[in-house]
Amino acid sequence: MSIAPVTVTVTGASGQIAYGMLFRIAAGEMLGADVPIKLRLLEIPAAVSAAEGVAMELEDGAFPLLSSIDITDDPDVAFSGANVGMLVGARPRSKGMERADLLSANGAIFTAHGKAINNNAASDVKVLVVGNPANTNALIAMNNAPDVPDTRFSALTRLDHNRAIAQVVKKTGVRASSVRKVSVWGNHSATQYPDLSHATVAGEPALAVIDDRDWVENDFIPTVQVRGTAIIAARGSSSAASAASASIDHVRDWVIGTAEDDWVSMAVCSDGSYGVPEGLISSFPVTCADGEFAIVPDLAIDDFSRERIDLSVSELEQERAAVRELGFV
Ligand SMILES: NC(=O)C1=CN([C@@H]2O[C@H](COP(=O)(O)OP(=O)(O)OC[C@H]3O[C@@H](n4cnc5c(N)ncnc54)[C@H](O)[C@@H]3O)[C@@H](O)[C@H]2O)C=CC1
Ligand SMILES: O=C([O-])CC(=O)C(=O)O
Repeated sequence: MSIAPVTVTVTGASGQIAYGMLFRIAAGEMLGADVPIKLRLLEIPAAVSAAEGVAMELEDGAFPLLSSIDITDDPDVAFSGANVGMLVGARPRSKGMERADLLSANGAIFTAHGKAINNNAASDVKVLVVGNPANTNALIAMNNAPDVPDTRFSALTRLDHNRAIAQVVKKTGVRASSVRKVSVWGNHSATQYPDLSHATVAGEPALAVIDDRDWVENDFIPTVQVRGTAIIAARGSSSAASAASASIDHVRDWVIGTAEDDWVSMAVCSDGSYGVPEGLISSFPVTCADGEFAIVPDLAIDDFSRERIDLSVSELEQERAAVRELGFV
């Protein structure tokens, strides 16, 4: 029996992250090696021509799973029938731009995209917001899509999760696959809390294996928190390939499921778990099965973790208050 194609909409399709993402999606690395893909590429009018160039390259990949590519500058067309929406396109902060201007520019984009998802996407749509400020942009899209369940919206903190695993790999010398149950809490920003309290290294408690509290508090946590800034400083532009790779990991695990005896980090709508106010898009450790995520329940949170989770969550509350003030949620 032939498998029905899945429609994947990618916004910001001419940008750096999309360039790292689209070829891997077309190759079947996100939804499976037997699932045909219909790609919908959304760009602003000035970048449609560049998206056409990306589409020419995708054609030249001769990917057996790639059944169609549509390019548009109209969100209603882009999200028509979308099963997966990867919202990468966003307005970057330009010189002299105040924080309120950034929230306002992105608020307008994610309001429009939320409405287009609400009115046009498939009934099973899953949305990943990558464009920054990712949590609050996801909050805006979710609030502008009242007919779509809140559980279908998420923001990317898998890059932070993968960065945390990478630091533990460097410290302990194990393979990445031996590091499990890392958690990232809160906002995709420098206040995020990468947490090793429940993590394991080769099946043993990570904190016992590492046995270096000073490293955890004064090296591991700040390194993960500011890794994006360090990459911008070194590369001259923001992480693109690693963000694309993490985005693919995020959607793959959401759709196909997380591994036994492991979890991943996703920023999702809080149900009040762990004292995070309901309705905020905040990062949690989650497991996924049958296309649904579940926040890992009943983890013990010590005072050190509590303080750091609360700090990042209070930043999310401030962002929510700011976009409320601007009328986006
Ligand atoms: N959550 C995360 O872990 C990470 C998020 N990011 C964020 O991802 C976003 C994209 O990054 P890059 O691809 O490197 O940027 P980029 O500037 O190379 O590409 C962004 C693209 O989005 C397009 N765009 C802008 N407004 C749009 C709209 N209304 N509709 C459709 N397309 C639109 C632009 O024309 C541009 O082609 C940025 O906001 C960046 O800060 C980057 C790294 C990690
Ligand atoms: O600020 C940016 O665009 C980069 C970013 O989010 C990251 O690398 O985590």
